[in-house]
Amino acid sequence: MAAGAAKLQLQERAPLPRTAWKLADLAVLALLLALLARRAASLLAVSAGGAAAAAAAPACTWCWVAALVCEAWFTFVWLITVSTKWSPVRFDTHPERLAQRSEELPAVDVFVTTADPKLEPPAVTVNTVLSLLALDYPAGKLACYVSDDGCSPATCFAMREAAEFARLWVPFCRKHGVGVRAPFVYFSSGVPPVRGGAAAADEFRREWTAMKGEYEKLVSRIENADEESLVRRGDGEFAEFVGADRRDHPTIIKVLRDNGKEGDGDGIPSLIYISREKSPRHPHHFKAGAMNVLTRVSGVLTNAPIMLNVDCDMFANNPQVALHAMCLLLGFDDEVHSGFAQAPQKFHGALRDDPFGNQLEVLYEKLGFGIAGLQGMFYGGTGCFHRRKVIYGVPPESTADIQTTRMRGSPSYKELQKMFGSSKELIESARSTISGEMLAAAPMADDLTSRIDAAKEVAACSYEAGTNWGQEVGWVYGSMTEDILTGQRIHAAGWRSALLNPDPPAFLGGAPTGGPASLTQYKRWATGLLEIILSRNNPILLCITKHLEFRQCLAYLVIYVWPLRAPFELCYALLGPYCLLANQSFLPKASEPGFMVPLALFLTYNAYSLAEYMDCRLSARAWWNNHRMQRIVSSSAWLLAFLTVVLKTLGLSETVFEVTRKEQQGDGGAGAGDDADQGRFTFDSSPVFVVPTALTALTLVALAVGAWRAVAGVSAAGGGPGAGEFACCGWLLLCFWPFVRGLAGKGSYGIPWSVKIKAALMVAAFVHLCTRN
Ligand SMILES: O=c1ccn([C@@H]2O[C@H](COP(=O)(O)OP(=O)(O)O[C@H]3O[C@H](CO)[C@@H](O)[C@H](O)[C@H]3O)[C@@H](O)[C@H]2O)c(=O)[nH]1
Ligand SMILES: [Mn+2]
Repeated sequence: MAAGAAKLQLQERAPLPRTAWKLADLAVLALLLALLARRAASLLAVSAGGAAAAAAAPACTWCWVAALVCEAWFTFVWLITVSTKWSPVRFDTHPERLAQRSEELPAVDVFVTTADPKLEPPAVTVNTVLSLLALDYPAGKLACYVSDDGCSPATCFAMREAAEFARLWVPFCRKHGVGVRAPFVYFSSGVPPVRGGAAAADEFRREWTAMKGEYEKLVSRIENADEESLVRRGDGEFAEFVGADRRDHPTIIKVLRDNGKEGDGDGIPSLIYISREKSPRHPHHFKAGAMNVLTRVSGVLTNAPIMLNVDCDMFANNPQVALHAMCLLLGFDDEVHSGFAQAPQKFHGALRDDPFGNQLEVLYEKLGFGIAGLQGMFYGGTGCFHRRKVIYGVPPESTADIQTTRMRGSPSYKELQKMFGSSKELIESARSTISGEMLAAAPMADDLTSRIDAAKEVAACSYEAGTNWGQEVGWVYGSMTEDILTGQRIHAAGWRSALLNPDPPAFLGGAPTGGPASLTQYKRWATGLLEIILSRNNPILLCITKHLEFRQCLAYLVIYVWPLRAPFELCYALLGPYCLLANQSFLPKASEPGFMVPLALFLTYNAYSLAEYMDCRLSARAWWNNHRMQRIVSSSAWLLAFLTVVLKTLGLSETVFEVTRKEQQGDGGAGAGDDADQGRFTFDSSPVFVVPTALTALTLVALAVGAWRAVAGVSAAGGGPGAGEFACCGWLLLCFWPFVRGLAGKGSYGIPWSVKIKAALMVAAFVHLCTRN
C-alpha cells in the first residue's frame, strides 16, 4: 500500500500482538484437558472394576462424575473464551483528517433515554444532554431527542431549563475549548489554568465564575422543581402532564429548541422532549420500545442518517467523539465494515478497585478488543453510533440474501407500509433512508413544530401492531438485554462493527454501587441473555441460517452462557463442603501424583487472571474483588436469572426491566474519607442473597465438621477429604467473605433475618442429605 494513500486514511485497524498470552491460553487449556483425562481414566477404572485398579479408583463415584461434568463445562467456557480473545485489534481514528471534508459530515440524531425521575435524577440527564449539545460537530447537523418513560413534568422542566442554559454553555465551551462538557464534571475541579497574559487569565476567571454561578442556579431550579406545582402553573406549559399516569397517558412531544428556526448564526443543536404514549393494554417493551419510538419520531422530524444513543447517565467525555465516530463510519472503502461504531462502557467517579466487580474494564480490554477483531464489537446499549438504514433492517451490499433483497433497490409502498407502519411521513423518510446515500437523506421539515402531529402518530402505542418494528426493524423485542440482541441481528445480516476507542474515552457513566443494585443489574443482564439463547434468535441458529460468523457466534456465547454457568459453578462449589460433611473426596490426595494437575491449574489460572488485571493497569485488589464478585454474582444473580427464565418459559412469570439507581455525583460530594465503607457490601431482603448466604454458612459448618473429624481422627481410612477439599472450602470462604461479615453485620451491612432463616433451612436440608447413611 502506498504511503500517500495511507496518510489520508481516516482510520487504521491495527492487530494487537499477544504471543505470550496465547501460550498461557494454551497452557491452561492443556491443564484442563489433563484434569478431564485423569478423571475419566479413574472413572473407567471403577467401571472396569479390576482389583488392581481399585487402589486408584475414587471413593465417591458420583462426586467424581459431577466434578467431571462441571470441569468439562469449564473447559468449554475456556475454549470459547480463548477463541474470542485470540486475535484482538485496535481501531485508530484521525478526526483531524476530516477537517477538509466537513461538508461531507452526515447529520446525527442523538437519543437519550430516561425512565424514572427518582432513580435517574433529572440533573443527571441534564448534564448528559448538555455534554451532547456542546459536541464539536456542526450544530445544524445535530438534534438531541430525550425519551422520558417516566412521563415526568420535572424531567420535562429540567430539559427546558437545559435548552435555555445551553445558550450560555455551548458558546462558552467552544470559546474556551472546554475538555469535558458535562458541567458537573467541569466545575468539580477549580478554575483551570489559562495560557496568555494576566489580563486574559483574569477575564477567563470572571467568565468561569459567572458560568459556575449560572450552573448552580440551574441545578437548584431543577432540584427545587416540584411536580405538583409545575402542572398547576398558570402559563399552562405543563398542562399536558395534568392527570397523566406514567403507565397510561397520551404522547407528549415538545420541541424545546429548533436549530433550523433560530437561523444560522445560532450554533446550538435542536432539542426535543418525548414521552411516548402508554396504555396498560399495550406492552411497551421497556428501553427497546423507547428506542423504536425515538427512531420513528426522529425519522419524521430530522431523519439523520446516523443515530447516536446514550443512557441518561452517560455523558460525552470527549467533545470530538462524533468526529472520531465519523472516521469509522466514513473511513472504510466498504461500509459493511462499520454497520455501527460502539464505544466501550466506562465509568466516572468509579469506586477504587472495583469493589462490586461491575466496572468491566478487563472484560472490555481483553474480550472487547478480541471481539473487535472478529465480526466486530457487540452493541452495548449506550455510546453507540448506528447507521439508520442498518437499524431499518437493510443488509449490506455484499450479502446476497434472496429473502432480504426486497430491502435493497426500491421497495414498493405496500412493502414499506408492511415494515414501517402506516405513517405516510415515515414511509417517505424511510424510503430515502433505504435507498439513499449517507447525505441524500434530507431533513424532513424546516420547522420541527409543523410536524408534531406526524410525530405523535408514530409515537402511539398501537402504531407497531402488524409491522416489523421490534423484529426485523428497529430495536429487537423479547430480551431484557435488547442491546446485545439488536447488535446480534445486525451482525447476522452480514454487517461488521467497529470499536470506537478514542483518548480521552468517548463516554463516561455511573456504575451501580452497593450489593443490591449491582446484583439487580447482573440479574437483568443474565435474564436477558438467557432469553436470547432460548429464543429464535439463538446465535447458533443465526450462524447456520444467516451471516453470523462462527467465531462471532462463539463470542456471543461467552456472554450468553453467564446464567448457564450458575448451576455448574454452584454444583462445583458444593462438592467441597459435601465431601467434608460426608467424609468423602472429589480430588486426588495430596500424596498422589494426580494432585499436581488441579494444583497447577488453580495456580496457573489465578496467576493468568491476575496478570490480565496488571496488564490493564489495575491493582491486585481489583483482581481479587472481581474474582470474588464473580463467584458471588454466579451464585446469586445468575442463578436467580436462570430460575426466573425457567419460570417464564413455563409461563409462570414475566420478566421486567428493573432500572438501575443513578448516583448523583458532585452535590455535597461523598468524602474520600469513607472510601472503605463505600466499597463495603450492602444487603437487603431480596431473594438474590439467599443462596450465597446459605453457601457461606454451609462452608463454615463443613469446615468445622471437617476440622473436628481430622482432630478426632475419625476419618475413614483413605476415603475421606484431604488437603484439596479443605483448600476448596477455604478459598470459597475467602470469596464469600462479604457474606461472612454480613452474617454478623448491622443495618444495611447485615444480612436481614428473613434471608438468614431461608438460608438456614437450606443448609439444614443439605447437611441432612450429606450425613444420612
Ligand atoms: O422502561 C425503560 C427502562 C429503561 N430505560 C432506559 O434504559 C437505560 C438503561 O437502563 P439502566 O437501568 O441504566 O441499565 P444498565 O444496566 O445500566 O444498562 C445497560 O444494560 C441495558 C440492558 O439491560 C442496556 O439497555 C443499557 O444501554 C446498558 O447501558 C436508561 O437510560 C433508562 O432510562 C427506558 O428508557 N425505559
Ligand atoms: Mn446505566
